[in-house]
Amino acid sequence: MIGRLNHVAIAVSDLAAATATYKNTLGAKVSEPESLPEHGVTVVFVELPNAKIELLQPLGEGSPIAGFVAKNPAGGIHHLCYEVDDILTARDQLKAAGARVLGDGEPKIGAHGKPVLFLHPKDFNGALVELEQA
Ligand SMILES: CC[C@H](C(=O)O)C(=O)SCCNC(=O)CCNC(=O)[C@H](O)C(C)(C)COP(=O)(O)OP(=O)(O)OC[C@H]1O[C@@H](n2cnc3c(N)ncnc32)[C@H](O)[C@@H]1OP(=O)(O)O
Ligand SMILES: [Co+2]
Repeated sequence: MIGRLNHVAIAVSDLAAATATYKNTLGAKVSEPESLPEHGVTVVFVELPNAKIELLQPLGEGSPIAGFVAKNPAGGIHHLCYEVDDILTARDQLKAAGARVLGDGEPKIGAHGKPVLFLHPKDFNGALVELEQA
């Protein structure tokens, strides 16, 4: 079911500072910030040869990552995003296996313009899993 690792996400309280760390200290290419109000976050992507790092900070009231950032003010690894061929087939298989799909269970369009879903961290060894349709 899951294919390529699309990105590893790090949630931060100061996106500009985290961007500078990846650009200046680590010498990486980082995209411009993109606000995603429907997801309650602002994100940038660090381009690596074999995957991406998503840096994200809370946006607006009720951001789903506000609690995580409050608990981890210095930042922390927030989620792993795997690619799937067909997100609805994957969702239905996962639900049948007893996994909890977060939100209303319907895919939303993510930062890459592709449908995404999230799976509860407690069902996947403590890691929040994002699925993105390849
Ligand atoms: C889609 C756009 C973009 C993209 O890539 O294209 C993104 O990735 S946007 C990413 C932001 N959106 C989301 O994360 C949506 C899914 N997330 C959620 O719905 C929440 O973050 C949720 C439900 C995972 C956690 O919400 P919250 O922290 O408010 O709930 P709790 O405090 O009740 O936490 C429950 C339980 O889970 C543990 N937890 C929370 N976040 C994480 C995490 N990132 N990784 C691992 N574990 C996590 C938390 O500590 C609680 O555990 P407990 O043992 O009960 O303390
Ligand atoms: Co993501």
